[in-house]
Amino acid sequence: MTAFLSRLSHITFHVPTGMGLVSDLVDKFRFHLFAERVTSRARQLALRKGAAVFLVNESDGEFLYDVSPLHPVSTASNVCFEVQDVPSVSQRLQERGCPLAIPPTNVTDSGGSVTYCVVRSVVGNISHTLLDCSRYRGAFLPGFRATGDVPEGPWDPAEATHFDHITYACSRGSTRAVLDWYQHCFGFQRFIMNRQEDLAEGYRIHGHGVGLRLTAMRYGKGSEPRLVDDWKFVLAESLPEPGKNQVDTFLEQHGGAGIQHVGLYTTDIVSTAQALAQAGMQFVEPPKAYYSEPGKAEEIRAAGQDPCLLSQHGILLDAELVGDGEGDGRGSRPRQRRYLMQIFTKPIFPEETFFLELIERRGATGFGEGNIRALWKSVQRQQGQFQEAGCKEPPKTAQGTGELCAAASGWIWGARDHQSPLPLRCQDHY
Ligand SMILES: O=C(O)C(=O)Cc1ccc(O)cc1
Repeated sequence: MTAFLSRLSHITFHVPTGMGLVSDLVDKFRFHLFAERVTSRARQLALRKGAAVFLVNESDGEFLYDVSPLHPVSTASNVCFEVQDVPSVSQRLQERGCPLAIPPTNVTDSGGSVTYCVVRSVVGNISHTLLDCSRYRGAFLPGFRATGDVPEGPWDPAEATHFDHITYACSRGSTRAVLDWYQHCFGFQRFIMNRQEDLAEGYRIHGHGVGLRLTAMRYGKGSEPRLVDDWKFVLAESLPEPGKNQVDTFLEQHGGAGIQHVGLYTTDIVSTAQALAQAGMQFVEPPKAYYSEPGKAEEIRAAGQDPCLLSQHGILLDAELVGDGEGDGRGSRPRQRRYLMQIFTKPIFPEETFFLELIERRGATGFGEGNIRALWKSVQRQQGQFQEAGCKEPPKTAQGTGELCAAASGWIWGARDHQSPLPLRCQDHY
């Protein structure tokens, strides 16, 4: 199949006016507001950080380049791609049974013209806008006016550079149909995230209260052209297990499937997390027990990182061992450690739905699957220690939500501003 998506253009949010999302993205996540379209019926604001662009649509007005999802809560609901030829792409999509919400449409201003169409996906409220911008030279899209200059590179190492992945919270049993749709309509291919993953079943984390199936897709197969930055879609589906996990919580509070989080790539997660925390971004804090799980500190040190530093910032590390250390006739294949580090923000809306992630990759291509298991184990261990200490209930924060309460309510990780029930100093641990 010929590749026809050229690149990921942007991700669109729909929020009520006065939600504060734009000021949070600017003040706390250091995005730059670079273009806006303001009419009596709509406010659309475009923000950029490196190659990552968010479009924030406020109120349920008349938007350009998207359908209004009329969603009851704030939501990220459109992943917008650049394509080369909108009429032929939209015809091909229709032939494949994909419903068009907006047929090919031209918009023009003094900077040139853009053709776009919008297709509804099979996942919850998610749509895809397909844009041909080859005849446009303005700041963003026709109808928008530039609001300021965005600093050009070289990038500050404390800045995220681009989208790494987009994770969907999918309803139970829907993964296969979602994969098939994206393959059939757009040519996405399954991306195997690690060696333990089953081709048919995806990567399953199952048992002891965690039930999650993770499956990933990337654009184009084998040697076919990739999208710029080679970002991936991750499908997260909850599996039947007692208790709720983040995906169940998302589906319940969002009112159905949708974009659960977006991973932003950084080359220096410690500096980025520190800069954003200073700017007021709130990150979730892993239970302290995560860093003292048997083998975790060693895993972190073997990767050349400092467990104490990662713990101070709430950064998680997930390592993969590659190679078997055996000779293969042509020389030995040393065991290598590829790893990634990640940190999650608290949900950015009043509901426990959408959040952002920072991710730094050192050779690892997965999505921190090992961390989900490790976090759950550490929550359980900490809960056990807490009960052994003779306490009936986990302590509450000022907001009334304790770390373990948060875990029990389906939000796996505790809040960063929460006092650990087992305060431990770094030197006690490592
Ligand atoms: O770690 C990631 O970035 C993932 O995408 C995996 C994932 C999926 C769902 C969750 O609720 C938490 C983590």
